[in-house]
Amino acid sequence: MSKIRVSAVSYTNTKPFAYGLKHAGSFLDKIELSYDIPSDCAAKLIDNKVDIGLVPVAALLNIPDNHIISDYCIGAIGPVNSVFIFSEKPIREVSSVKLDSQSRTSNNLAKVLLKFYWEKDVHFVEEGIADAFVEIGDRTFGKKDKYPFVYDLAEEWISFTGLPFAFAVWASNKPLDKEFVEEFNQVLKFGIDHREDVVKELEPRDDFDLHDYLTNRIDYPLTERKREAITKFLGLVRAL
Ligand SMILES: C=C(O[C@@H]1C=C(C(=O)O)C=C[C@H]1O)C(=O)O
Repeated sequence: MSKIRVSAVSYTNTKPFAYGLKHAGSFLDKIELSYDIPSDCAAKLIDNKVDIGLVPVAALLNIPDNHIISDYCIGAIGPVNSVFIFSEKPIREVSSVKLDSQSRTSNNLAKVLLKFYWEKDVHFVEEGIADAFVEIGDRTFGKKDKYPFVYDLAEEWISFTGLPFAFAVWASNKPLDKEFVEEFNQVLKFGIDHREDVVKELEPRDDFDLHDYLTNRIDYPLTERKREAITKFLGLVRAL
């Protein structure tokens, strides 16, 4: 049987899943695993270079035969602490925003919030200077106090909609064997259940609380409310 190709995210938020995969024993013989930045994970799943990805939800719009295969995700039920707009000005005065080339979901989340929540028409740039910028993942750790205006995009989404949020979900681009999917979920669950051990393996930082991040800020269960949020979010992305 050929191996199932899996792309996971190379950020700290994925360490619990990586821990489960590291301890998965003979299940590892069934998969070929890579760790990628979210935009590459999306591209690989869209281009059928992998079969499963921890894929930014915004990329589901580009995967016609997508199947969410896990009850775990990269989500939030309050401030997530690693997805921000950092700004020199209050958001009401911002006229240009630089996007994060590693992101697919959060760039779209910034666009959705600016248009439908803050009701602002701004200019988005990929490169160069702007009044504010989107940044995600580990590169944001310790930066919260370094800018005059800081917007946590999970927190803003929750204020806007009253819903939690899911940034990335485990999805396949084709139907997969049911037994394999069940085993995969058990592996992910093992990692989520061992987050205390995961934190112990990480290099501590004095500018960022990794324990709080992996136990309180990133919220892993893909609940009904988060599924509702995905549907609402994708509808708003389509309406942009
Ligand atoms: C919470 C986060 O969620 C991430 C945000 C993503 C995106 O914006 O496309 C994709 C995957 C997740 O890792 C984060 O990276 O900080």
